[in-house]
Amino acid sequence: MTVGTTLALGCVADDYTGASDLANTLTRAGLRTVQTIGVPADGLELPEVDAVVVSLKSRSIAADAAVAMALDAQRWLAARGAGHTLFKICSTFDSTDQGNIGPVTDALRAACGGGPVLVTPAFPETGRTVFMGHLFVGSQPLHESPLKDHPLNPMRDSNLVRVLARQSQAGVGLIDRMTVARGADAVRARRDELGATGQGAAIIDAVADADLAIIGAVALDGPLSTGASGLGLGLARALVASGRVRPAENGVADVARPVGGPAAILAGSCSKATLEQLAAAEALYPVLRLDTDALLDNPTAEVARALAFADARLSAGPVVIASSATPERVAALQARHGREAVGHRVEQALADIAAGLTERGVRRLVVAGGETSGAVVDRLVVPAFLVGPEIAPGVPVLRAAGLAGGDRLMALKSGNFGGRDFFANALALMG
Ligand SMILES: Nc1ncnc2c1ncn2[C@@H]1O[C@H](COP(=O)(O)OP(=O)(O)O)[C@@H](O)[C@H]1O
Ligand SMILES: O=C(O)[C@@H](O)C(=O)COP(=O)(O)O
Repeated sequence: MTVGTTLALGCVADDYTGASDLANTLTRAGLRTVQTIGVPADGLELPEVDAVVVSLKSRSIAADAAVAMALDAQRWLAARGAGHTLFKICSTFDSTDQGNIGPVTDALRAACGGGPVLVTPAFPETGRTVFMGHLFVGSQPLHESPLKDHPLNPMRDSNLVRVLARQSQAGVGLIDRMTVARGADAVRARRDELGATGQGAAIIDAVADADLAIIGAVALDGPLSTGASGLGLGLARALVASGRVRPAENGVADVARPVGGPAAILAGSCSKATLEQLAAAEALYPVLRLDTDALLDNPTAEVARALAFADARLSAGPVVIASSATPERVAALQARHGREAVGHRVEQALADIAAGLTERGVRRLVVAGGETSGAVVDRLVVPAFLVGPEIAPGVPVLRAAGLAGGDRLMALKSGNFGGRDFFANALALMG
């Protein structure tokens, strides 16, 4: 592969939509960036880049497995000279008390060295802000937002110092907004104070991109930070400001050059935003709502029904296939079959449908949902993505190049991202 130059930034993302969100942010900030699926195999051809985002599907798995995957990715990045590693987590801090943000941060700190790790999921462009350690989604505290009903990671505590402490071996402190407002040296002083009292991580407040630029500059003092795309923006700005990266023309338009073939949209996200986007799509495209009870009883038959639906319509235009359901229906299904079993089986069915669609010539595919995107991209065996134009904050067009059968354009939408017209906007940019 051609990652011959020293990487300025190495990123380990805990899901694939999150990775594309981060790759989008870094690209827009002037870093030449590529998103790989898993740790790249030796010999994978990649362009010259400043940053690599290694996508893992580790957000909702056991901590020890997530730690092993993250360490593996970090070793690969460090071997390419990455001076700093960003562990990319969700801007809504998706994780239960058994979650792995704490264990992975602890393990990466042990591997990389350094003092307390700065941790912030703030991403102001999408309404995620952190104040006094509490995460807000728009104007709602996390625990009152739709994230309280997430199918896999219901978020019921907005205080991230508490949430991270419950998952961590080392203590967790707070660097508040008043400190950030006083600038980089004040943040450094507070970080060192926390280090002196043995804290391993610090949740750091941020309510605007200017805060993240300060945080990015301080984070670069050390080898590791943990956060969402907002922190990626801060790190990218600091790398450019310090002259370590010369901002590149991003060339995103060329990445989205047409690939032809039919188009499809698959949704496994049950988030409020995705449910609204699906309602808007009903007016534009044929939409099949999967019968999840039938799917759990006989997945093969439900997948065949979905592919027959597509067969009858694909030549006329894009089709939409969705398992998405309201929190009440999700809760009822989980009560009958168990949370993990439902999530896994629905994801696998959507991956089967994606494979069937690809066999039918689909070359443009939009997927809604992080876990869902992980299952689909794994099934399609995509090794890496180049980053194209932004469809909505946090969601770029992606090009999977060098695949047998030709290039493919995809968009991996975080369940919570995008406005009502997201699907139409995505297809408009995908030729
Ligand atoms: N009707 C449904 N009932 C229960 N769970 C569902 C249903 N449809 C999808 N799921 C599961 O919900 C989870 C949604 O997670 P994900 O794809 O990450 O979306 P998001 O990006 O909104 O977090 C997946 O595990 C998916 O398989
Ligand atoms: O930071 C974010 O919100 C996204 O980049 C992200 O990780 C979204 O995850 P999913 O909602 O599970 O797609």
